[in-house]
Amino acid sequence: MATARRISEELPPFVARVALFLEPAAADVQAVLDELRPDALQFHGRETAEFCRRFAWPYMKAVPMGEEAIDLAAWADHYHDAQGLLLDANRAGAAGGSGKTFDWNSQAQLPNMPTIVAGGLNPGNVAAAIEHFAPYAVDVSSGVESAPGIKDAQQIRDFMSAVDQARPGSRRNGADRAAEG
Ligand SMILES: O=C(O)c1ccccc1NCC(=O)[C@H](O)[C@H](O)COP(=O)(O)O
Repeated sequence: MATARRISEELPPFVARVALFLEPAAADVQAVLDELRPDALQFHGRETAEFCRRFAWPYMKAVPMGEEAIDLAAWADHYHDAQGLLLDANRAGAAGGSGKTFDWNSQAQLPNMPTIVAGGLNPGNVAAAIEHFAPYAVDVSSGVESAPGIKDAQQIRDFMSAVDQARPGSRRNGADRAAEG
């Protein structure tokens, strides 16, 4: 908590602070809210919608795309009061930050709520992800690190440059293949 508080205090204005949890006890979430007042909560495990909303605080729900046959519309319905869904490559209840991608072709369409694509993104593939999904946002962790847990400024710049150059949705539904003839 002390490290999180220090980082939080050093952030410049307008940088959103997200507190990420993997199947926490409610008391631990409340302690973080009381101590840090993050901009949003992110629940990464098998937390129920009732659990996520009991704090009356903005939250995102991660969807474990490492599972078979995920029905994103049902997830959006179930977590309808979430700020958004975050699609990640983990299996249910497992940690993220794995650097693995999920099968992008397993979903024809994103649900009708802000959707963040994560899982194995890096400067070399983030444009393709944006062009495939046209997501609300992308999330990256290990793909911009020089060593586990150490973010690399140049890789972050390269990632952002690839994001800037991407054409959202231009590869959706095989549009890339059609364009290539
Ligand atoms: O990043 C972690 O260490 C982590 C641990 C436990 C639960 C979730 C975790 N990360 C969630 C994230 O939002 C990551 O940014 C996401 O999994 C993408 O990671 P990566 O595939 O390394 O880009």
